[in-house]
Amino acid sequence: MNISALKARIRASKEDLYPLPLEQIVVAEGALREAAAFIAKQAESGVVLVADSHTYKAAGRDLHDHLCQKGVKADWHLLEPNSNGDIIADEASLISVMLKVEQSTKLLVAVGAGTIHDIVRFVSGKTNKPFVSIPTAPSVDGFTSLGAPIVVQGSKKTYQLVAPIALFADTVVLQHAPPALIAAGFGDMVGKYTSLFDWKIGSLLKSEAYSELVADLTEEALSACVDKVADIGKRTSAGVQVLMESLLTSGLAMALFGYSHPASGAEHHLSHYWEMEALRLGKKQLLHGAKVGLSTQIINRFYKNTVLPDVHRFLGDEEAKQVIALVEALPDPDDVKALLEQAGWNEALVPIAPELVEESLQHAYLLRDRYTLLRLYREGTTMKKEGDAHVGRS
Ligand SMILES: NC(=O)C1=CN([C@@H]2O[C@H](COP(=O)(O)OP(=O)(O)OC[C@H]3O[C@@H](n4cnc5c(N)ncnc54)[C@H](OP(=O)(O)O)[C@@H]3O)[C@@H](O)[C@H]2O)C=CC1
Ligand SMILES: O=C(CO)COP(=O)(O)O
Repeated sequence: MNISALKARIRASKEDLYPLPLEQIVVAEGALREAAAFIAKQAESGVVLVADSHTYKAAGRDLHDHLCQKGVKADWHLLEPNSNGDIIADEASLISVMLKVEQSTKLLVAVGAGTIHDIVRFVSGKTNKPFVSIPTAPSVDGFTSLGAPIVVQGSKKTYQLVAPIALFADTVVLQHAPPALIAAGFGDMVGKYTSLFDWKIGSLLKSEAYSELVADLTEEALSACVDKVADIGKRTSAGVQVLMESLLTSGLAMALFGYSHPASGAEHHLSHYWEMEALRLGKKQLLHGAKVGLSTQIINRFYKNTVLPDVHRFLGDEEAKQVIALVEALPDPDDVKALLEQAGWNEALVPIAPELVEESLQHAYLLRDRYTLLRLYREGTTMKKEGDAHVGRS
């Protein structure tokens, strides 16, 4: 990825954004070798590699060999799954990594997908030890972001911490990731249709902070991977490259803005709600991006079919006009589904009960302190109902 070009674009925009956090981003065949060279320059010892049994096999072992060839002394920490076979970014995983970090530790290395990165990001931020990212699947846009969604006492909250200092994604490793993870990455990107929409609504109607450049970067990343959906579905080298770069751009956009508004709207809040319900019931986790693929269709359909006909109940004429134009510009939910299916997604990846969908449409907007059309609709129509009831009583 061309970081200098991005830096030039940020400077030209004259927007007041957070600094670009990464020194180097490499998405290419052979990137693990480049990772070893970068790590060797940072530290000859005191390197802790964090992975699990799958991601160790996918990339960790090769990275370790390259590091040994460079004379770097690296220690492993292999995360243990819970009884459902899931690695969760919760208290137990965080403590297990914390225990591995010594005063002499100079660098952490996250070798894995989204969850391992969030665990390492949290520990890195809290211990002030930098980390390097080695993604093993193009499954989420969180690799380059500052936010670590962490499960604390069963509730998932995002802490703004640190981004990696550099990222090395080997396209051969990415191509061999399980197809469901690649489809999930596409699902996380497709979610940007509605996250960008909700962010715009929040900024227009509730003066939420907004950045044209960050929105443009996210939108361009979405378009790039929609254009390459056929390649992504076939898991060609070019396909995984575009998908990974789109996910990284979306993560960088979040980091530049300082919060996840560009990448996480009502579709993410539904997905977080479903995830917390699975944690509460002790069920196996579904892939984040696979859930976002489904929730994007659901929220888009909800906005078009339920909110739009009701928009004058909770908005004035001028605001309603703006919302109608933006909702009408959202893609057809059936077209979104067709795109997802081309990328390898299918509904069987996300068995969410209709009752849970309904419950999340009622309550998920409460999960983040941020305006979305779902929140405006719920607050506006609830207050109206209470107001009507009050008038009726008096
Ligand atoms: N920070 C941020 O801004 C963001 C964070 N996220 C977070 O990311 C998390 C989800 O991450 P996601 O990537 O979907 O899933 P996970 O990181 O949970 O990984 C899912 C599965 O993929 C396996 N895996 C990963 N790479 C390979 C590979 N190359 N070969 C074989 N198996 C592999 C993992 O193995 P194993 O089980 O052994 O680990 C795991 O079973 C969520 O918690 C979500 O909240 C999402 C978006 C943004
Ligand atoms: O998942 C994310 C972006 O894809 C981040 O979402 P949150 O900030 O809502 O946790």
